[in-house]
Amino acid sequence: MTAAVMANGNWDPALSRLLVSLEEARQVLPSSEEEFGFLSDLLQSKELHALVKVHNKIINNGKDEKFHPTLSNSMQIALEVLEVVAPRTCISEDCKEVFMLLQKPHIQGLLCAHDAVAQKDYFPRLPEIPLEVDEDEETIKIVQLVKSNEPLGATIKTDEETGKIVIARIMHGGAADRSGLIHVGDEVCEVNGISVEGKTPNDVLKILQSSEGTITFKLVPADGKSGLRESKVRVRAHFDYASATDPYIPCKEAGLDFVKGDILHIVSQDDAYWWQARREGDRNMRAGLIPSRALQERRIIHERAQIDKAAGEETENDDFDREEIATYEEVAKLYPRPGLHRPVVLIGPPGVGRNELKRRLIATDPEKYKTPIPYTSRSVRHGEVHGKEYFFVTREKMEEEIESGKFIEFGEYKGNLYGTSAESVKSLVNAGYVCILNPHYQALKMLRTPQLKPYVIYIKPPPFDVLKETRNAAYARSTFDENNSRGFTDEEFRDMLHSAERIEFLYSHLFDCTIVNADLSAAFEHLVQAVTRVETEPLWVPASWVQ
Ligand SMILES: Nc1ncnc2c1ncn2[C@@H]1O[C@H](COP(=O)(O)OP(=O)(O)OP(=O)(O)O)[C@@H](O)[C@H]1O
Repeated sequence: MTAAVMANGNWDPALSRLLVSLEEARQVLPSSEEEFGFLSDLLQSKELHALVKVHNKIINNGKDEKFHPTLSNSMQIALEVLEVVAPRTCISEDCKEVFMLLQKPHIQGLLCAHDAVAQKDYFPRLPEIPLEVDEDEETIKIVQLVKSNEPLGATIKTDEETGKIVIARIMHGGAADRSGLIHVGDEVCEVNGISVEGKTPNDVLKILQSSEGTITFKLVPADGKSGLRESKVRVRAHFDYASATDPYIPCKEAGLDFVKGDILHIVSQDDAYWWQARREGDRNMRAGLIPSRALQERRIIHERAQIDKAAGEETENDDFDREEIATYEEVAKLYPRPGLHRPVVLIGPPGVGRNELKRRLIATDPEKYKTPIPYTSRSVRHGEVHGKEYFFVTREKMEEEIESGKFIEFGEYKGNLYGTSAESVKSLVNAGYVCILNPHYQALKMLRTPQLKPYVIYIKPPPFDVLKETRNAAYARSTFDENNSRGFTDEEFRDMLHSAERIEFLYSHLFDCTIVNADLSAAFEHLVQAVTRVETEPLWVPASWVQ
């Protein structure tokens, strides 16, 4: 019988080995024939074999990476692909086929369903099944998670009222979340058989850190389980964040670091102080903790109060802009489309080279790139022509027109007014030109409207030595000199760098791109690339621009 079983190649090898061991042990063990017979029959029973097979399948599949979604935005990617291939359908059969395929409702339905599962976006939410338990008897659940290199994705705290250890947070997409077995508010009774009663969260953390392999939790389930549904909000971060140096984060390991300009997918805003987020495009499914908008605003206000206290009353006249507290800005993708001509705005300190770069760009295609002629109250310089470089008007006239709202941007520099009329920008945009603007930096906030949707490029000066060397080598003309007849002085280079610092301090959160103007041809190449990007790629813009 045993031999027959073993000869059957389908039989589970572990069961076969057990059977052989049983036969070998028959002589030496003091058990009755009846007991041996029972075990032998059991090991050869079809039922046990089927059970072992199912078990092995589950274990193997559980290990399989393919059961964890690597993406949760496949539908969005499909839409992006559609945008890219749409203009190419007439030139390539392959593009046409992809275009037709991705537009089919059943393919889109499949991608949506995939994303809903990956984001755990399940509807309808069914009410909890009522548990028929004895009122006095506490329900306990035992949860086993396998410890790997990946963190568990849950944080714990001491409940203020009961003093018990409870699950404080479940990180979206983390191991605990994917298990679906642990919920916020669950009370932790034991970890690996060790009672946590009277222990601090730190003690429990130590138990967890010293455990290997499977970790077993004994939990009292929370009453109302908070359903985890991902929000779709994307924000651009306007500050750098490093969790390692944040003394207030409830769990450093759970923090998500980012730098200014990163796009973050906010998956949960359930907690007033700590949001959960992923970096856009990051393949890591587990979300991390970041300070909420409210928390970050408080920190900035506190920081500013400290700085102001230290600096006394000394402030610069454009400091009013600091009133705006830049934390996170909600963004969405703006797709390039025919008829959408985003103006390109070059911002930078006076003299850095914005005019030079603008001139060169327009020269590449004067029928495509245009710049509105600005107005100024300053006097005409040698070689300048009214209506070419500027419309020269008197200060009184300009003030009057500013008052009547004629200017989309205006500012004062060294006692002279400069401005661009709203009409001139709008008419260039409406006529289908790519409008190139290099206004004074104070104009930026007025220009950044949903109607104009400008793309803002910051032209940054290189460090002093490089600035001086490149400008002197090119015999650059000082824009601080009325007649443009001499080079820049060291003082003017320093003014430029000081001004750059101020611009960055006040407005860097509004820049879409930064170009360092050291080597002129390299800077120009970057500018051309940036402008091409605006025309061809979907780019993040304030969400309100994409309604
Ligand atoms: N990378 C560079 N290397 C050398 N010279 C440069 C570079 N960039 C600009 N210049 C030169 O510096 C001078 C000033 O540049 P430009 O007139 O473009 O400044 P701007 O930023 O428009 O100044 P303003 O805002 O005061 O009008 C010009 O002579 C220009 O050719």
